[in-house]
Amino acid sequence: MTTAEQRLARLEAIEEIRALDARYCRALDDGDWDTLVSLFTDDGEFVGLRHARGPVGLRRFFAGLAREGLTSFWHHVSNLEVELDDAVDGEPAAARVHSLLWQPCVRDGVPHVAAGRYDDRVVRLDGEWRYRRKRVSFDYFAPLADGWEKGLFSVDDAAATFRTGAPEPEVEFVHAPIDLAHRIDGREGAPVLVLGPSLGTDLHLFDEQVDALADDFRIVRYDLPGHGASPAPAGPYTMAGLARDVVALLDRLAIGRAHYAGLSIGGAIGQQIALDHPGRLETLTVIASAARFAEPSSWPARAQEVRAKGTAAMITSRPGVWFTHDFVRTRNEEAVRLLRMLGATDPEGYAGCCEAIGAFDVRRRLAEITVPTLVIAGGADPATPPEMAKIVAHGVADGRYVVIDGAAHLTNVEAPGRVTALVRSFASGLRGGTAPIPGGGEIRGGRRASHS
Ligand SMILES: O=C(O)CC1=CCC(=O)O1
Repeated sequence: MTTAEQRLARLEAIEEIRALDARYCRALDDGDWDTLVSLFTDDGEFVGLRHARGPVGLRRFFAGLAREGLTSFWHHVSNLEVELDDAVDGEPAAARVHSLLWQPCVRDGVPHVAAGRYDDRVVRLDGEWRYRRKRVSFDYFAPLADGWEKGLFSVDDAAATFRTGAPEPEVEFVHAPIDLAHRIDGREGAPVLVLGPSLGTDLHLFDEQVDALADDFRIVRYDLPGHGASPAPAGPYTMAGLARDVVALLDRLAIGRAHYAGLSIGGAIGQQIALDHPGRLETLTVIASAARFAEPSSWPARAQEVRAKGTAAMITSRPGVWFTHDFVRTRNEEAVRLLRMLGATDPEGYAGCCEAIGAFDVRRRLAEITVPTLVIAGGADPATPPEMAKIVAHGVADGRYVVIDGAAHLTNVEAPGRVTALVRSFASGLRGGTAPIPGGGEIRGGRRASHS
């Protein structure tokens, strides 16, 4: 039996949700991005012509519409159907809202008409209703002169006509700084070697390398956001932001220049540091990585899956990527140790890193990387196969390229001795003048692969 008070609370909630929609329309039409973004939760997302998430991503999307040619619009929202969730402590706290959108607009200077539906998820936080997710789909989106034929312009068509490759906003989105957790090992006073781990692993990915290199280097390892002991603020993250976070860590440790070796996303972060902070690197070793990872569009989907289901969703598929069958058979305990790192990773941290990987593409900028670079590929790596790694070695100004036959993605655990020897000799050799990569396969400019 609902009381009069409960019924009143439901009616008030519905009125407040109506007001939220009205404020959304006004802020969007007026280009009032501060107000618009404040109507979403901190992890709020917009799904429609593009997918945008979080205050920075939302602002970037909405403010970028003019650049897509959408210079004016007049949003009208009506026919609200509000499905309130069960009340919490007697008060409605979440709802699903269906509504109708009617939107005259000007695109590329041409009057258009657009109509569609919103399917929103709203929540009440500190007494204010906000969008957790706003999803739009269009039934019409066409020049006024073309009329109103249903289906003339579906949402897919509308999305497709949004200019792909349109210039990015001048201010590139870079996530807010994150204090990365770290650990220091090795001989005090020795040259610094920074080790960057891969998606789903923590700094203990490199335990075998650290044991072997501790006499030669002062070793700084870091955890990616949400991995190991690093915090996991809401993503998406960006490679430029992660590179900046690693450089900020070096600043905190009063380290000017360092050798850097990173695996997979760790190798991508190394490339980004070499591009954005070139003075900070003595040498760069890029292991099982790429200048652009395969299937960029699959990464936001993976992020979404992990946000919904947790990193457990990745546990069954990773062994086949990270390890060879032989490794799992002969070094099962090590494989389990590494998979436990994935299980312990915060889903938001993992998802934010996926988004950084999906957006990463420095193929056209590789020639700007002038620091001596060694690229190590696993011959049996399905995630970043030798062809992809080779692009980095070929593209950088001073590259070398080595393939470790039969090694899968976690190349440094599959072939610890080989990777350790390569990292040691590359970093030490350059300091001392010349030191050929063990196996006799030092390649300048990456024109020839050395198989070891
Ligand atoms: O998907 C994986 O687990 C492999 C991988 C790609 C980028 C990265 O850091 O790991």
